Amino acid sequence: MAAFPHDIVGFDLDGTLFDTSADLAAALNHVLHGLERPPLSRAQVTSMVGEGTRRMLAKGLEASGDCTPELVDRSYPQLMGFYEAHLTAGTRPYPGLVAALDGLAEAGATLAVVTNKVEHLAVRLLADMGLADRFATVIGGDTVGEGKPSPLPILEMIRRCGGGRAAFVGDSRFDVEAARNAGVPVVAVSFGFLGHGVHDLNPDAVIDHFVELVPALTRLGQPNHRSTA
Ligand SMILES: O=C(O)COP(=O)(O)O
Ligand SMILES: [Mg+2]
Repeated sequence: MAAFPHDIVGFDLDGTLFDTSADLAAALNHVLHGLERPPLSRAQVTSMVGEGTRRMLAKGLEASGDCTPELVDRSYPQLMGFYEAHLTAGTRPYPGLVAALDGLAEAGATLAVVTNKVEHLAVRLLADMGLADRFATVIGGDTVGEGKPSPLPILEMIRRCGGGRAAFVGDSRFDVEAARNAGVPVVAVSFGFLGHGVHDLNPDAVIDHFVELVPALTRLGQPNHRSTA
């Protein structure tokens, strides 16, 4: 069997490793309730995730009424307080995640997380889900001063993992653009927050279930690989 073609595989967190939508929606709706505004649906909230929790809050405030920088500043600690207190109450790994991580470890890949969530919450979330020891490093939206789609978080991941050939796995435009900007191949998951809309982002491959991840990454390393997007 040919050697696995990637030394490092990086993962986005929200909408890729885990369905965090219930807890993010509960935190955002907690803020809206305090402002006597109606709650947003889970689908509305997931469309607002990907550029960090603060940006999700601003989009939620815009969608439900007025939104000023002062209101975002004032609401952010309330949102984070609630979110930290219920971080993984309704959070679930996507089906097949653990087996896919096992398969990648067996193939010799070093695994990492690159999320736009703040680093300390991403670290705690992974620990709460019992998966912290699977990842060599966790880069948050606040780790290197710029979040995805900047290439810097993915380049920092590669550096921290000792260098080598890397691939990235994500569910949003910010993931595909960050990987492109960093010059690494990208697999998009259609079970995340963008759903089948990820095909329009032209990633190098799309998977509908984690069972497809190791085969998709293996194909990406073949010299005559053609984009399936
Ligand atoms: O927007 C966020 O809070 C983070 O989202 P990500 O894990 O998909 O980067
Ligand atoms: Mg995501």
